[in-house]
Amino acid sequence: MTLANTSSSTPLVVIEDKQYERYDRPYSKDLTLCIIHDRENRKMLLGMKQRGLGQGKWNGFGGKLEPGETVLQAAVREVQEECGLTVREEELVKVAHLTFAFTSSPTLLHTHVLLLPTYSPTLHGLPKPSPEMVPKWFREDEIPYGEMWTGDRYWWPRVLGGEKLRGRFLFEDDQVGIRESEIRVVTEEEELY
Ligand SMILES: Nc1[nH]c(=O)nc2c1ncn2[C@H]1C[C@H](O)[C@@H](COP(=O)(O)OP(=O)(O)OP(=O)(O)O)O1
Repeated sequence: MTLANTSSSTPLVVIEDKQYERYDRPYSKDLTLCIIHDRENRKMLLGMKQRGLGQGKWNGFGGKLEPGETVLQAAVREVQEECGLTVREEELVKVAHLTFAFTSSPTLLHTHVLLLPTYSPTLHGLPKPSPEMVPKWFREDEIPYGEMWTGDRYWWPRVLGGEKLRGRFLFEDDQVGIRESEIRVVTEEEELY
């Protein structure tokens, strides 16, 4: 095992066995997570989660797939429901497939991360709060990693920088500590999801 090269004080343990989905769990769920980027103005839209797992953290917009839904359909629906923006499937770029597990939870969370690279108020509308999320714009250099999921500081900047990633995180049950994790760049031939 090696420690990732990161400026954060929390060391990220990188496992080099290259098995990305080896957390055996009896259940799994598919989720979307959409990052809204206003590239021209160097701003990101984040939402403060109001309820459920991740309450009190800033995050992108997303949630569980409904039965019969594709990842892109779910992403479009969740963005609309959570922050009121209207995005189209064709605009969303698949940027990461991350699996999250918790030490004592039987469920593996397959999170499909998508990026809207060029937000425009004319095309997508203005963000508005929902019962689930209160949206707020942040400058690219002021993303509040200290108030987000602990692992986000390791992969969020990389997807903003244009990398396509596959990774996995095993969280402690306190949902803060990371027991182990791994992130790698997806090769050009590889299907992200
Ligand atoms: N940015 C992020 N970083 C991270 O490490 N884990 C995340 C994450 N976003 C979501 N997760 C994981 C942890 C969390 O337990 C789980 C639930 O995600 P969501 O908040 O998107 O789903 P919800 O349970 O609110 O779904 P819906 O009720 O369908 O909206 O996914």
